[in-house]
Amino acid sequence: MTQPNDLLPEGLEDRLPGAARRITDAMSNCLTVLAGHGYDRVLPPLLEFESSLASRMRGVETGRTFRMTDPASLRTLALRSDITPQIGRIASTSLAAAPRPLRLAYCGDTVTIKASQLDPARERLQLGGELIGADSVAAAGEIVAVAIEALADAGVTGLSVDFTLPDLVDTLAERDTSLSPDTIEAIRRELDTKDAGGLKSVGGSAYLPLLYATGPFADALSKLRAFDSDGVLASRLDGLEAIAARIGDTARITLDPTERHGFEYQSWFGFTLYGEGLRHALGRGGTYRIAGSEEPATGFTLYLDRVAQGAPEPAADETLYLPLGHDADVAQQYRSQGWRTVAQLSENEDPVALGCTHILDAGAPMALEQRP
Ligand SMILES: N[C@@H](Cc1c[nH]c[nH+]1)C(=O)O
Repeated sequence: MTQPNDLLPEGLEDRLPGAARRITDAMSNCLTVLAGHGYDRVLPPLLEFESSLASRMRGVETGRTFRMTDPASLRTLALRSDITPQIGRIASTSLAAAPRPLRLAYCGDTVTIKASQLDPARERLQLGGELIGADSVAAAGEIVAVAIEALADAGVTGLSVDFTLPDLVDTLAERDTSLSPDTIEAIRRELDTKDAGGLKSVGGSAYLPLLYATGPFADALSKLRAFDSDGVLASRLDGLEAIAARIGDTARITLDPTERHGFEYQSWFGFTLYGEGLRHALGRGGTYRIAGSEEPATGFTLYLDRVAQGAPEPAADETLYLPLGHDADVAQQYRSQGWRTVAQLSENEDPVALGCTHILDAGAPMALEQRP
């Protein structure tokens, strides 16, 4: 019976066998793709000094991380809410001397204090790859392509990728010396909420076309090129076009140049991944600089629980029931051929209820429903 103490806090849940299986299958498919592209797995710890997690990425909100005092060092520790800053720390410390570009893969749990209104989950199983030493178009093209391949190999269909330019307003504001920092901040806020009326009233009418340069990639890009009459964005837009060409028809591409939500530390390029019929984003990525070392990098992170929801139902396993007194060597032979086995522990078990499809009978599997 469920006792009050057995309840889990809001936003945290057990993943039971069916869900856990889908998640681990998706995990192993995605990790195989990353390894195949030369990304070496690292395993950073679940918690570390808060100051180190916060200082490697500008814009990381420590207000959303679980913190506690370490009884041993009396310093503040934080539970990671994102693994990318940890990879940044590793790249600038233990692997500072490793040859560049450095390709690292990771997979592990992250937690946040506050869930978003749209998705109450506070624990996220992140899996990703970071390409350290480059934030070029070539690096971004590789990262988006590997992310799409990983999702496709996990079985997600109808993939789409939404491009954004996280530092767009900063870039445009640099040339617009007439605007005060307060006005620029107000413009950024109104663009975030995509409020055309608000944008006009804070003096940002010139930025209105940005709100309409969204949607299917080719169309949105040409609107953005028309807006960029003085060519401040030209190299970025050429970059987006080259990345889109690399993706080809492996995913549908859209552009939402003012989208900054979820891109706290990304620089010129950001992207969000979606799968058909799945409400939430499956992952995000982009270019950034590791604070401290100022090294450029590009990476992506997939949120595996969501990815697993888009993966096909795993085929039901053929499971062989091993009656009491069975020959262990024979059972081992069947396992090595790929059978899953369930060994009888006591009399009066019901093999079908235990998920078995076959029983070991005279040294060979016999379908349970065919049994007299
Ligand atoms: N870790 C980021 C995505 C990212 C990885 N690398 C660069 N950006 C996130 O989960 O939102």
